[in-house]
Amino acid sequence: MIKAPKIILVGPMGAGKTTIGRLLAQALGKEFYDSDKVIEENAGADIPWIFDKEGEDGFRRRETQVLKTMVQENASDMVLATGGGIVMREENRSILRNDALVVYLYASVAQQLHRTSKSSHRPLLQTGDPKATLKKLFAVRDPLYREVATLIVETDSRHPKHVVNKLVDAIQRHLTMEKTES
Ligand SMILES: Nc1ncnc2c1ncn2[C@@H]1O[C@H](COP(=O)(O)OP(=O)(O)O)[C@@H](O)[C@H]1O
Ligand SMILES: O=C(O)C1=C[C@@H](OP(=O)(O)O)[C@@H](O)[C@H](O)C1
Ligand SMILES: [Mg+2]
Repeated sequence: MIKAPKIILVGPMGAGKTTIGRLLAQALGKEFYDSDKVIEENAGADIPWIFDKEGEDGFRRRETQVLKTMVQENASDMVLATGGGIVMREENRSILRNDALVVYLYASVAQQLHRTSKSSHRPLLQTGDPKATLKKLFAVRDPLYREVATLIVETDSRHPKHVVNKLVDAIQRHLTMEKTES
C-alpha cells in the first residue's frame, strides 16, 4: 500500500475528478470526499440552487470554506475531488500548493464537452454554447491547474480504471523519488 499524503484532484469539468477520486481512494484504502458533495450537504441544497440563490460568489465562498476545513481536519488518509473552479482563488491555490499531493487530471475540451453533455447539474454549462464556455474556462484555468499540480495525468481515451492505474504508478514513483532526494 502506498503511504501517500493527502491527495487532491483538480482539473476541468468532465476530467473525471469525482469518478477517478472514488476509485483511487478504494485502490489506496483512503477515505474519499468530493468538495461539491460536502458543499451540498452543508447547504442542504444542490449546486444549481446555490448558484441560483447566492450566485457564483456565494458558491466560491462555500468552496473555500470546505477546502480549508477538509485540509485541516483530514490527515493523510484522504482523497479529495474538487470542483473545476477551485483554482480561481489565490487563497485556494496557496492551500493546494502547501498542503497536499495535487494531481491535475487533464482532459481536452472535446472530451470535457462529451463527458459533461450527459448531465445538467453544472450551472456554468447551462448556456447556448457550452463548448465555447469550456474553451474560455480552459484558457484561464489550465495554467492555474499546472501552477498547483504535483503530477499531471492525461485522461483522454483512457478508461477510468486505466487512469487510476496510471495515477497509482505516478504517485508511487513520485514518493519514491522524494524519499531518495531527502
Ligand atoms: N476516463 C474517462 N473515460 C470516460 N468517461 C469518463 C472518464 N472519467 C469520467 N468519465 C465520465 O465523465 C462524466 C464526468 O465525470 P466526473 O467524474 O463527474 O468529472 P468531474 O468531477 O471532473 O467533473 C461521468 O459520466 C463519468 O462517468
Ligand atoms: O468548473 C467549475 O467552476 C465548476 C465545476 C463543478 O464541479 P466538477 O468540476 O466536478 O464538474 C462544480 O464545482 C460547479 O458546477 C462549478
Ligand atoms: Mg466532480
